[in-house]
Amino acid sequence: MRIKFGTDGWRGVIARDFTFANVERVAAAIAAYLSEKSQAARGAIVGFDNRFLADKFAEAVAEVLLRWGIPVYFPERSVPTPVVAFGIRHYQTGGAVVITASHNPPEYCGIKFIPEYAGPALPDVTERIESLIESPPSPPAGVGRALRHPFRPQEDYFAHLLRLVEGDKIARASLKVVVDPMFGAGIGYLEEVLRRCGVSVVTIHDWRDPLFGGDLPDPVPSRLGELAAKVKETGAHLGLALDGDADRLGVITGEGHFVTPNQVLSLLCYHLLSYRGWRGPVARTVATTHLVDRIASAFGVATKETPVGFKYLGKLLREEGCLCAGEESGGLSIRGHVPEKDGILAGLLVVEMTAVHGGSLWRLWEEVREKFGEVVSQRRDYRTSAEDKERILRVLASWAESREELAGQKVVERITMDGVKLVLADGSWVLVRASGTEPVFRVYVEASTEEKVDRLHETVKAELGL
Ligand SMILES: O=P(O)(O)OC[C@H]1O[C@H](O)[C@H](O)[C@@H](O)[C@@H]1O
Repeated sequence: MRIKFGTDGWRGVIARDFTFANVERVAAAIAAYLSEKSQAARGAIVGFDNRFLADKFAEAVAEVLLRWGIPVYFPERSVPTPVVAFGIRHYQTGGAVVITASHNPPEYCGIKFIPEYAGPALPDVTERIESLIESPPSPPAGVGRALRHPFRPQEDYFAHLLRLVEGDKIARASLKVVVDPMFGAGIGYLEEVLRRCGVSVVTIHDWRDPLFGGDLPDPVPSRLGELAAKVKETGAHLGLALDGDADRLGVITGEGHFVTPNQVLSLLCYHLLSYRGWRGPVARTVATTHLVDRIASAFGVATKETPVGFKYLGKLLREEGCLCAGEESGGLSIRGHVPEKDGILAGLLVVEMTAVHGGSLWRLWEEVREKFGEVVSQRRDYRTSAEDKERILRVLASWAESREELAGQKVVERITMDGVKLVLADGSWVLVRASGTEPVFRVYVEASTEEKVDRLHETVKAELGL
C-alpha cells in the first residue's frame, strides 16, 4: 500500500490501512529522515491522542526509533499536538511524531510528523518521507539501542502560555467558562491554565472515550449542542471546545452564538493590533476571510496569503515575523509561540479578549462588524466520484486560465495557489479546491450578504455539476 501524507499527516482507517506494520514502515522512514538530516542524536518526541490503540501505535513507533539509535521522549498519557510542538523547542529534539487523526471519525488514526522547527512538516519533508517509505531503509550498521526518556512538558508549557496572555486582566474580569475537550488529548490543559488565571471553569466530556461520544471530535456547531446547553445552564461567559488533538478551537458566547474560526481570527487580529498595539504582517490561508485584510490594512499592516494547511502559516510565523496566523478550519497561533496551531492558546486568547472587552465576545464582534463592514463567509463540501473529480478538475483548470465573470460580475483576480479562487469586482470571492484530508471538494464563498453568498454557491454548484 502506498502511504501518502495529506494536508496534515497520514491518516487511515484502523486495521484496514492503519496497521502496526504500516505504522512501523512510516516510523522507519522518519527515523531514516532524522538520520539523514543529522537530527537523530537530538532524539524525538513520540506523542499520541486518545484514540483506540493510539498509545500502542506510539509504542511501536518508539520501538523503531530506539532501534535506530534515536532517543525517545515518551509521555505518560495522551498529549495535545501543540504541546508536542512546544516540547520540541523545550527539549531541543530533532522532531516529533504524533499518533493522531485529529478530528476524524473514531475508526481513523493518523501520524503527524513535526520537524525540528516545531511546526507541521512542509511538503519537501513529507515527500522525502514518502519516498523513504517506498524504499525501506535499515538502521545504520553498528548503531546501538537509544535511551527512552519521560516527556513531561506540562508545567513549562503552562508557564510559557501565561507569558503570552495578560493573566492579570483575565483574573480581574471574574469570568466563568465551560470547557469541552471532546474526550480528546486536550483534557486537563485548557481548564487547568484557565483556573490558574482565576477563571471559574466547568468541564464536560473530560474523560477518555475513543468513540468520542459516538461522533467526531470536531468543534463545529452540530457537535456543540451540549456545550451550548451547559453555557446557558451555568450562565457562563463562554464555552470553549477543543478538537481531538487540541490544535483547534470552537467558541460559543454567553449569548449562545457560535463564533466561527474566521470571526475568531478577525477578532484576534483586531485585538492584537488595537488593544495590544502589536505591529507586523498577518497571515491567513487562501480559504480564510478577507475581513482580516480589511482590519490589517486599517492598521497599516500587510496580509499574507498561503495555500490551505497550517504548515504554510507556520513557515510565515517563523520567517516573516507575522503577529498572528490562522485559517478558516479553526487553527491559529501568534508571534512568540510555536509555529503550530494551538487550540489551548487560542482558548486563552479568546478569554483575554472577552475579559478586556467588557465580558462579552459577541459585543466585540459587533464592534468589529460595525467598524469594518458586514462579511458573510460560508463553506460547502461536496463528495464526488473519482470520474467527477477528474471532470471538475478540468473545469477548474479552464477557470484558472481564463474565467472572466461569475454570476454577472467581473473577475478581478484569479488565484491558483490551491484550487481556484476568483475574486469579484465587489470584493466577494469564491474558492473551489479538493480537500487534502477528505474525499470532497470544498467550495468557499464570501460576500457582504447571505443572499449573495447563496447565489454564488448555487452558481458554482450548477456550473461544476456538484
Ligand atoms: O481542507 P483540507 O485540505 O481538508 O484541510 C483542512 C485542515 O486539515 C488539517 O486540519 C490541517 O491541519 C489544516 O491546516 C487544514 O486547514
